[in-house]
Amino acid sequence: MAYSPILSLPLLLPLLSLSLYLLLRRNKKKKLNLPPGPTNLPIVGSLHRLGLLQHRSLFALSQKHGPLMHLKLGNIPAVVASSADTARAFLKTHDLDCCSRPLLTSFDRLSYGFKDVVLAPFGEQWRELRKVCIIELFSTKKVLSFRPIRQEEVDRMVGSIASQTDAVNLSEELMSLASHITCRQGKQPTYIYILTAIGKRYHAAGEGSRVKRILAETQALFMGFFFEDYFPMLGWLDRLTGMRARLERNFFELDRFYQEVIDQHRDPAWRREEDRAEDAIDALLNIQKRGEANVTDEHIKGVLMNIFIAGSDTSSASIEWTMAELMRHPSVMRKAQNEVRSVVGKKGKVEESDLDRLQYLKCILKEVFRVHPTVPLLVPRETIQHCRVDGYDVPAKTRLLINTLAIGRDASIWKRPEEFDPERFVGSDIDFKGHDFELIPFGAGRRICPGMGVGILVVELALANLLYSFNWELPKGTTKADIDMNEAPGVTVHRKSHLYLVAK
Ligand code: HEM
Repeated sequence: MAYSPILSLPLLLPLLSLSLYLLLRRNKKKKLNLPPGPTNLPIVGSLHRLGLLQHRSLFALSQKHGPLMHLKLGNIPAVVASSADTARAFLKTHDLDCCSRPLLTSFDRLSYGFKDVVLAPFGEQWRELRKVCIIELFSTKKVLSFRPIRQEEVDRMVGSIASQTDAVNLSEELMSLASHITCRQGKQPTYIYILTAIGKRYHAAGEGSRVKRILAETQALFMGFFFEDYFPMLGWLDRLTGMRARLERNFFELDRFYQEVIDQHRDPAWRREEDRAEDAIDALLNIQKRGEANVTDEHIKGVLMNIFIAGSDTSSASIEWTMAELMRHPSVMRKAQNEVRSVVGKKGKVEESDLDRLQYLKCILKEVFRVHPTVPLLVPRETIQHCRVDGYDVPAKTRLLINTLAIGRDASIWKRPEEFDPERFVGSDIDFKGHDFELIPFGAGRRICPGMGVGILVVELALANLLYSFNWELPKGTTKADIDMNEAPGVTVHRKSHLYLVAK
């Protein structure tokens, strides 16, 4: 057939416009001034540079490439902020452009398609649910109403430690304290220890270990490697690796628990029980009934997941790190014990009303948050809009990691950053409430942790009572040099090994 330019015009036009579009896009891309960073390999980008402890690998990289670093995680562009100034730029100046979350595979499934607060992308649904939670879970009135439960549970932990003559597994004690406080309902000693079968009492050996296994698996899946998150075209490989099946199994195990809890709360007989105080699930069900906000059962399950995952092991990890540091620094331990014992006197226990007077304990806690932030990379964010930081371009849909471990070790802010020294906070105005970007263990901006107030109360009350009630020693035959300070991988960073101490 003879060549006819007219005939091929319909074919040529789209091709020409596509070429023009690609050319323009290339030129536009070329003009982007991305932050410096490591050389990315084809396909994997810089994934091979990240070890199991991502905050550590990224800290090491930032020392070479600077406090604002660009890298590719597989196909996904990412930016890491490792200084107070760059964190401020993202979490304050450009907070509105940067306050979404990436739609990761495990986040999606375990939050019922982002019907939660922690993992949901920025939008009306997140805003509405966060508002409901702030009123129903985190308001001063609600937090105060659970004061007796916090005290009883701390007393129970102190009693359990006092009854042990050998070295105590403090990590286990703290984990169980935090989950009891999170999950206990009403005044009666009935726990849904992380959603154990309804109405049953929690017995450490049986249900507890099953639940622990399920939750450990959930944590592992949050950190797990899904091809879809780094190479969206290769998502089908997650079926071959078995990750999809693992995720589904975990989802169904959790879902069954959540459903049991919700059904129990709907049971009129159970609701009428005399000594039952209204809890978060009652509050959410009431809102659902009144139709005041879009709260479905799936939203309630999403919030339950948030409470169990974000709420309990962050507090226990913070206390564990503090006790380990105090054992390594006996003079700090002595000073803290002198403070708490002189403030509380012979009362027998520390109460929440005493906490405001424990100023040195607060300095210790800030120092622990600086050296051992329990959520060192915060929860990953994703930029919504293009923004410019320090003269560099950060395009929309970039994954954003804020490395609070690196900020805590920044020698331009902190003298002798590697040293554990709570004295640096004596007389200092720096606080962790999201205004001082040198210290942001709870994040900052629109996505700041709404559980900060209650988290701090639990940590301070438990620590103060541990210091008031016992003198602590290391197990026989060990010295402070033997205390293992290695970290276990996870969104929340715990100690790698359990902390065993002798309480006298
Ligand atoms: C010492 C204890 C705690 C620490 C260190 C901690 C830390 C954090 C961090 C770093 C974030 C991410 C902030 C960001 O992305 O900028 C966060 C978010 C969150 N935390 Fe906490 N947290 C603690 C206790 C709690 C408690 C007790 C609860 C609830 C019972 C809770 C519920 C949440 C929720 C719902 C979010 C998501 C906020 C959002 O994305 O809008 N946290 N937390």
